Amino acid sequence: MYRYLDRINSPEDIKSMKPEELDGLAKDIRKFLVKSVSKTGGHLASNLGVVELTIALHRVFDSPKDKIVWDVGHQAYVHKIITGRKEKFDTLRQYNGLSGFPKEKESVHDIIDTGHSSTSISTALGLACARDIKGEDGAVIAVIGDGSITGGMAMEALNHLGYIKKDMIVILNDNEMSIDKNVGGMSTYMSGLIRDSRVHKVKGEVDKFLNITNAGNMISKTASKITDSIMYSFVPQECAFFDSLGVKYYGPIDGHNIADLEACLKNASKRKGPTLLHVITKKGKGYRDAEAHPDLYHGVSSFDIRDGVKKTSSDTISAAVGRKLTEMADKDKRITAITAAMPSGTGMNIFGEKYPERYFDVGIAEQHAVSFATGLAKNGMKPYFAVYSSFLQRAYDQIVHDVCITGKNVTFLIDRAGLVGNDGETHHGAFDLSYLNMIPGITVMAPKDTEELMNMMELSSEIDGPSAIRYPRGNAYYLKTGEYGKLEIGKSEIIKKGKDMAIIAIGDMVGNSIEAAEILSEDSIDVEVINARFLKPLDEKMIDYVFEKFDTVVTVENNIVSGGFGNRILQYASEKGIQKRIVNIGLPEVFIHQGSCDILQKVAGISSDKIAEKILSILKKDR
Ligand SMILES: Cc1ncc(C[n+]2csc(CCOP(=O)(O)OP(=O)(O)O)c2C)c(N)n1
Ligand SMILES: CC(=O)[C@@H](O)[C@H](O)COP(=O)(O)O
Ligand SMILES: [Mg+2]
Repeated sequence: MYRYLDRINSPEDIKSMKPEELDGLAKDIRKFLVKSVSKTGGHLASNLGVVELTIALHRVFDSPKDKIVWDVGHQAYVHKIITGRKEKFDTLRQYNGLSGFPKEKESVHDIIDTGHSSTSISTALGLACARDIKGEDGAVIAVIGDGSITGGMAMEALNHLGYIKKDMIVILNDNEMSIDKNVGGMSTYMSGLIRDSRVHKVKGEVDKFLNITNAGNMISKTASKITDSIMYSFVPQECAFFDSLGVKYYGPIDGHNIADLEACLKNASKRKGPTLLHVITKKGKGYRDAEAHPDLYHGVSSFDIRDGVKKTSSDTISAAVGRKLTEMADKDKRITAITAAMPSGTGMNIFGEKYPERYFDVGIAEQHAVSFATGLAKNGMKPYFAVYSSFLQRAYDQIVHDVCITGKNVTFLIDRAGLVGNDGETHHGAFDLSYLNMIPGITVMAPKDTEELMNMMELSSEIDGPSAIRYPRGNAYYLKTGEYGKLEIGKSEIIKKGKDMAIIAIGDMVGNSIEAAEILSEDSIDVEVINARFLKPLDEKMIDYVFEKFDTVVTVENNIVSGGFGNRILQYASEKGIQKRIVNIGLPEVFIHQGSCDILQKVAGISSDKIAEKILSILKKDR
């Protein structure tokens, strides 16, 4: 079906292809990617952009002896295709299927598991140092995007790399896009490099360089110096940044010209010391609609190839949060919104459109975002940092050290809390209830539905001190049960009275618990369901009431059980000497894989039927 791609089952196959066949292969791979990802969903645009780069990497280097480390890893699909996994693409990101990110367990060619940004240079440098200590051979290559290189960790790693001067290649894959528009001084600087040194201007120089390598000369020290100087002549004056750090810059290079890429990679592999190749690619390359709207095609659900991806994000919980914060900002001039490179993902783009002067996209810089919020708060603002739960993990010390110890008026809007689905273990928001639980002085809330989320946002504007609201990924949902309207700090609600036992649930698990109670009623078990609303402060009055009334109390949360909401209730009971049966239901202490949320909730035991099953099994033992 694919003239060239059908011949590829391993990196060796790609090495044996004739140079004139490679453009055909690139076309085949793009066709395959669009067809396949349009069915499964996945990160399309970034992968379309790195087809030639990945082909060139696997032709020049010998994976896995030469180690290719993909930053974030969302652009590693072509690498997966070339390293023998194309037959599995119909299972991409599905339960038990091929991961959308590099996974060591999946292939020896996947050097390290990733999913979060800006780690590749650090990991690659560790690999290079270990290689040298052990006296081994092999190149180490970090491939990092223009968005990810703005992350603090990447800067820390470059700083170390330039100092320690290991033989290592950093490929800066610059498509002038993060998920949305890339932001920041670094991005402006790199764009300047591209503008000032158009790729076609250096074509002649690359050809000269090719002549040297094609002649089959052993590149002696002198020849290497000559090629260095040829490549260095590509470098615009302004590119002192990497060079002054001690990392030699080459570029910009056309990232869609395989011959040029191969020549430059070969040369880079012969250089001593750290080398950075600035490769220019187009996000979405080869699929017209994706080239025109790379943001829409960054991460896609299944779509019809002829119609393309349609913009349909207005009914998400995140969009509701963005609209609500904007509305709150109409009345409160102190309100400011922060995102770390996720403006549309978190709904903060909505705020930014209306209040650009009070809106900050700080780039992929979660740690900076938190300390920055501290400064805003210190100077009288009321900052809201909207951030995915798993990405906030990176800023834990800033939450403790900057915001909470000083009691600053910062609110964390923690999106993608709980299981997120197909991105898998790196992206599940499995830990935030636990990691916030132990920090003194922070108010932590989780709404039962989107309307209550809006009420919690209103409440947060009145809190003077750190607060957090966590809510799941997905479309807005409304349970229409219990009370809505103005909330009181630390006050829970009874959703349904019962006689036999109680479930105290938090966040989106209130809905599942109501359903579980319905299932249990078929077995004549009458369950009282309580919506906790707050992890901190706990509604102690309600908990005292529950323990007085019931012998069995079950807690339910979409968070790891260890250290989470249920554990807090256990701790409370233990401190008070309450001797009742307390069962904590939540995510088990394992890294949960990818798949639809429906499947994963069942696997983790937090779907309504699994909650009911567990309760039934406990109560049956009593009968
Ligand atoms: C710590 C962290 N923050 C945010 C993200 C979300 N994220 C994934 S890819 C991406 C954009 C990366 O841009 P770039 O490195 O230029 O790669 P491109 O998508 O353009 O290929 C972002 C913000 C993440 N994975 N990790
Ligand atoms: C690779 C990455 O980190 C993001 O692209 C992430 O997959 C986005 O997740 P959402 O689809 O939940 O916005
Ligand atoms: Mg980019």
